[in-house]
Amino acid sequence: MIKKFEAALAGLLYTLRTQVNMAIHLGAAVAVFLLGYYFQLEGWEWGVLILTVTLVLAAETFNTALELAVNLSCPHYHPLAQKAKDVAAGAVLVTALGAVIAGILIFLPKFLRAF
Ligand SMILES: Nc1ncnc2c1ncn2[C@@H]1O[C@H](COP(=O)(O)OP(=O)(O)OP(=O)(O)O)[C@@H](O)[C@H]1O
Repeated sequence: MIKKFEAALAGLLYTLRTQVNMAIHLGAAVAVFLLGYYFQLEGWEWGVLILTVTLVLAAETFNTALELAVNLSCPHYHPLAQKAKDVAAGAVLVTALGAVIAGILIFLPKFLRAF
C-alpha cells in the first residue's frame, strides 16, 4: 500500500519537475488561494475553487502520462500520435477554461465592490 502511494507521489513529482505548464497551473492556484484569503471567501466558494484547481492539476497529470505512453508506443512522427497528444492537451484546456470562468464568477463581483 505504502509502495503504491510512493509510486503515485513519484509520478506527481515527475510531472512537477518536467512540465512547465504544471508549474504555471500551480502558480495560478497559489495566487487564486491568496486572493481567496484576502477576500475571505465563503465555504462554497472555496469548495468550487479547490475543485476546479484539482481538476486542472489532475488533467495536466493525465496529459503527462498520455504523452509518455504515446512517446513509448510511437517515438516517430505519426498523425495518430499527434491527434492523441492534441486531444489530451484539449482536455487540459477545457479544465483551465472552466477554472478561469469559475474564478471570474467568484472574484469579479468582489473586485467591483472593493475598487
Ligand atoms: N509522435 C508524434 N507524431 C506526431 N506529432 C507529434 C508527435 N509527438 C508530438 N507531436 C505534436 O507535437 C506537439 C507537442 O508534443 P510534445 O510531446 O512536445 O507535447 P507537449 O505538450 O509540448 O509536452 P511537453 O510539455 O512534455 O514538451 C503535440 O501536441 C503534437 O501535436
